[in-house]
Amino acid sequence: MARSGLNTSGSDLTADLPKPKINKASLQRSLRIFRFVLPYRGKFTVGMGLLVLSSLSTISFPWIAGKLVNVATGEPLRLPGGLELDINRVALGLFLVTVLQGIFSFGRIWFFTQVSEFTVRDIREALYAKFVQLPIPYFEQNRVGAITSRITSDVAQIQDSFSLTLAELFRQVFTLVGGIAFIVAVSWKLSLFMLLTFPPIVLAAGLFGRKIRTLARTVQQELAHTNTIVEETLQSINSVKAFTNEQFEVRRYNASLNKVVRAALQSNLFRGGFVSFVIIGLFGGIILVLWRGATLVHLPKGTPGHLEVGDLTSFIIYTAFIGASVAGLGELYGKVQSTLGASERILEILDETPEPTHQQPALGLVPAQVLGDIRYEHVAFRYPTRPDVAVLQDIDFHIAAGEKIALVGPSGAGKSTIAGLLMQFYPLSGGRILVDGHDVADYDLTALRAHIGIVPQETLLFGGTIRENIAYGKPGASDAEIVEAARRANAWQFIQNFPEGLDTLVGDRGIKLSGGQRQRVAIARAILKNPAILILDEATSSLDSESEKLVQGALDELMQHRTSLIIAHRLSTIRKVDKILVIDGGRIVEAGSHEELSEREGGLYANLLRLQFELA
Ligand SMILES: Nc1ncnc2c1ncn2[C@@H]1O[C@H](COP(=O)(O)OP(=O)(O)OP(=O)(O)O)[C@@H](O)[C@H]1O
Repeated sequence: MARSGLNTSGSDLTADLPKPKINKASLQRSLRIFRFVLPYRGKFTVGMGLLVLSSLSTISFPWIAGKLVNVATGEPLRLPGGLELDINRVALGLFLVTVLQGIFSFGRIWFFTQVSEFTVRDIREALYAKFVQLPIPYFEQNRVGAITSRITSDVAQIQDSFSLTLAELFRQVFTLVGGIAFIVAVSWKLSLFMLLTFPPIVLAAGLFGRKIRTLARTVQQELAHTNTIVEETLQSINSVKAFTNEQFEVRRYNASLNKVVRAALQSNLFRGGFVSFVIIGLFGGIILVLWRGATLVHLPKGTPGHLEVGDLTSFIIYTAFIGASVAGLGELYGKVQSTLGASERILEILDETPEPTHQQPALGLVPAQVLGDIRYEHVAFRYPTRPDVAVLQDIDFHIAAGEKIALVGPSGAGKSTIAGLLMQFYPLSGGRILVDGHDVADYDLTALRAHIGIVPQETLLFGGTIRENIAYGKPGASDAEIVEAARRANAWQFIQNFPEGLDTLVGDRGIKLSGGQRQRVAIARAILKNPAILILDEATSSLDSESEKLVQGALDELMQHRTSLIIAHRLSTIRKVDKILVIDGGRIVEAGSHEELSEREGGLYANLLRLQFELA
């Protein structure tokens, strides 16, 4: 299912994806994502420094607050130099620390968000660059929704980590360790007592909370299931009625609703338990520590273990801090897990082998000029996603430069596949394809594809203007070139009639243009590209005769002086080609000119011709 790509908060977008266990191996794998932070290590270090400072000021707050209470209860505060501080000065100190903390936190957020924004931009850039370079079979094996969620939600998860989770993790650990150090310094006896009672209770509360979340998720899932039933049933209400299954559907819905109620009640049982646990357990823990602390305060001054009121105050605040960080760490564990999962998935894609496009000239043949001599030598092929089906077998033919050849045959015979292999969208299973005498595998893919133009069966345009769509054949083309291409593609007439001319928006995938207009834009695009080799996949959807004439005229213009491979569905359009290959079941079953083939008694071509004639 495609996820919403616009939400970049990343909070629960990846909640339903698998989370890896945190261990050495998963950490090692995932931490490679940090290579994207390296360019911004300066900013990262400053952010880290500010984080340390802000955590230090946080942790010193309870200590100074305790001192303030001590001074108020007659226990003077002397600095190492002998200077004695009064209430006002201590309060001012407390305020100063708070202001500093505010400044440090601001800086920390500013630097960390910069690092996270830049890093995330770089990761998205790298992912996108990788996506467009991955071979076609990758897209047949992975759903587009799943792929796009890598670049949206997984990256958002990482962004969250770099800007928040990482800092939060550090802060919590710092507070936990620092807090414990401080309370031990204040009173080790009370610390021991507190550590034995309070953190276990907080931890139990955390686990309780997690259980509740799991149960709540079950309720959501059950509810989603009931909604699916409603949707399914209403969408195919005709079938429900035709099969007289109304009562069956009602029973199915009821059963599902009852499951929701059962799950919800169980979840709420835990929720209720949680509330009373927090009241009794958590507050009970605090009371225990308070009680123990009060008895220590009550001890006469000078007796071992005696505690000042201010120190008890610091102690209690530290206890709250420690409790909060124990609870926070539990929460963070889940986030770290999600981040590890997200970065593993991202790295997996980055590690995929791309197509060998844009190679160094030394690696792939870069022809300055392609003449367009094509030779298929005993080509065999199976789609990587369906390796058990031999789609093509022993395809062997030659097209001299500038010749036109048509592939005809029944639907599913393998015509488009033969043409597609020239572009090297898939590796061959056997045989080889030569262009100008060189194996296509020896070419730099980009250099080779630059010389091949395709006019597909269904032209999908990009959502921009007509100008942008034509210029796609030659980025940076001048207006004069675009107009000339449009003219030669019989498209200029209709473009001119639009009030906005070339700037007319074509709508999503070109829906604002008619089928024939879309095709002529695609032809103009191919004319602008000016390739030596052309692959024309004839449109199956019928155009009206006027439109067809215009498209055919445009195609004739396009095919001039180019080697053309025409996948023909209507035999009437291919009489002029140099050779016709009849494909059936992945093999060439007949080859020859129109005249030769149409006179062959009992031949497939002659049969197809008769069929089309009868239909017409
Ligand atoms: N991407 C793919 N993955 C797996 N199998 C495929 C893929 N594309 C096509 N096929 C299969 O390969 C065979 C040949 O398909 P191809 O599209 O080449 O036929 P075609 O002759 O062009 O048909 P049509 O005239 O209907 O366009 C078919 O059986 C088809 O199911």
